[in-house]
Amino acid sequence: MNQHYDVIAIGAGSGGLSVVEKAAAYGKKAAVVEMNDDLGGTCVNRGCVPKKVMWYAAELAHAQVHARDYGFDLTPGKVDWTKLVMKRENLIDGINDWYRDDFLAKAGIDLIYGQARFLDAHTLEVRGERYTADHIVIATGSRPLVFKDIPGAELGITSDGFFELEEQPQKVAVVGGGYIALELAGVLNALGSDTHLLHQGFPVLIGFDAMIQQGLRKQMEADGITFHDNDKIASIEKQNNGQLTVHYQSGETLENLDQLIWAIGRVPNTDDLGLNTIGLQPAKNGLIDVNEYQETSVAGVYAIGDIINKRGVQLTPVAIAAGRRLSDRLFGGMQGRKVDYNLIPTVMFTHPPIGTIGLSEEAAREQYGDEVKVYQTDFNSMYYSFVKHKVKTYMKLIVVGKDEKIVGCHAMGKGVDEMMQGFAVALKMGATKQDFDDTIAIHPVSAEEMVTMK
Ligand SMILES: Cc1cc2nc3c(=O)[nH]c(=O)nc-3n(C[C@H](O)[C@H](O)[C@H](O)COP(=O)(O)OP(=O)(O)OC[C@H]3O[C@@H](n4cnc5c(N)ncnc54)[C@H](O)[C@@H]3O)c2cc1C
Ligand SMILES: NC(=O)c1ccc[n+]([C@@H]2O[C@H](COP(=O)([O-])OP(=O)(O)OC[C@H]3O[C@@H](n4cnc5c(N)ncnc54)[C@H](O)[C@@H]3O)[C@@H](O)[C@H]2O)c1
Repeated sequence: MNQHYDVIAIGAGSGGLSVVEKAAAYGKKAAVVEMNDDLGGTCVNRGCVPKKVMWYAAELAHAQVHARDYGFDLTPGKVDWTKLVMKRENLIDGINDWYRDDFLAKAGIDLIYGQARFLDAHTLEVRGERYTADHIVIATGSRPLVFKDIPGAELGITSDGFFELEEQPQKVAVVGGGYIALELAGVLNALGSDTHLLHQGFPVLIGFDAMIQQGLRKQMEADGITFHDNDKIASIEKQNNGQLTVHYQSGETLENLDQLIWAIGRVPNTDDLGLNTIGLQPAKNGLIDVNEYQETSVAGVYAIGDIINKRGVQLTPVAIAAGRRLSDRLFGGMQGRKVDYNLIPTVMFTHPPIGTIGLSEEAAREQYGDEVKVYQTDFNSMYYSFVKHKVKTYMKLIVVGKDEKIVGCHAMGKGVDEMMQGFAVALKMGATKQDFDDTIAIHPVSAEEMVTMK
């Protein structure tokens, strides 16, 4: 039997769920196809949500040590990993139930289980059934890149495997230097694992402002993470006791690892989608090119979220914004409604967190040359005044032109994770340095330095 919809999204992740939610709100017949048992995609099940729970736990590990310096009579305890994981998974189960029973069912959105394949631009096949739609949205996201060309690479796990760990590794190597590598390394280190970061000569925090790159590295090292900068992995071997040994190309080794985590990037989920059938050719990196309205080169077929070929936008709120705006435009009569991919704020949940909006100083100088001026500060926030474990706060504003329009805002330190959203609004509205100067500070908080920087 052929069922026809106004819109079908492929993938029940951040992007796919948003597009059908909005379409249903406009009274349209919508369905979402999902091949996994869980709903909510990467963010809910293997990304933002479980990661943030682990980050909170790691923050608490630090706070216990700080509490002693504040006069609390306590001995910092180790986390019960099993209990933590159980609570985390219960939270995720609850979100899944909510998606199924409230989000989808109450809105009358059909959930089609299985892997979708295009038969033509308006027809999908899922488990032998055909479904047609006026509009089909590819929101299939990405999965961790698994290394194949190093002998023993399969002995390592990825971020997906990290969230399946039943025991805390005592000694662990994290390979990579981006969001996932640094976040996971930070969690493991704070919770007491002997943590080694192997970035094999690849840049750490690529694209971030140099102040953040250097500041975070310094802090992570001070907190006990060992950086192996240029050691290149030749092979990975399992020892008789089940632990792993990394053999470097130099002949040196890193031994007795309980786990090795590959965090070297992600691959788009475009294989087996039948894109050839509809004449849609992904870019060389496997991602899908779209125009500013999320339209692919095939009429009636759109792409949103991690799958699109744009750098630095693989974030949940970006996928959600794209899904909602696409439905606004297709079904809500809002012509011209689209995502502005400039000035997207982002926070990396390291210890301390880092937050960034807009251009790094390097990128601003490339774009605006001598018009660029930089305001910068670093300080010890009051929280750490009598705490032995010192964590510096860094802030930077990058401005251009005579009116000193702010094109970049970067911070690292306690509380910046909750601080950046408001500053993102200001930058989006075109704030200048003078606007910041004219804003009365809140005292005593770290954020006041943002409006008092000289
Ligand atoms: C460890 C980690 C931490 C992260 N932390 C953050 C964070 O703190 N903040 C943030 O903003 N972002 C974070 N992200 C990124 C965020 O998770 C993604 O940007 C977001 O999930 C992208 O949404 P999406 O809808 O494009 O794809 P996804 O959420 O990946 O959803 C795609 C869905 O499509 C399904 N699918 C794929 N192919 C098919 C098919 N052929 N048929 C049917 N279904 C299919 C998949 O099973 C999946 O459920 C994190 C990612 C990871 C891995
Ligand atoms: N807090 C957040 O918002 C958050 C958290 C996690 C992930 N994400 C999103 O997910 C995306 C994917 O994260 P990711 O960490 O997989 O990718 P990434 O692109 O952020 O980082 C990949 C890193 O691996 C390094 N690398 C590549 N090949 C390597 C190799 N062979 N050996 C060692 N290092 C190597 C790269 O230089 C880079 O630093 C991010 O770009 C981000 O958009 C966001």
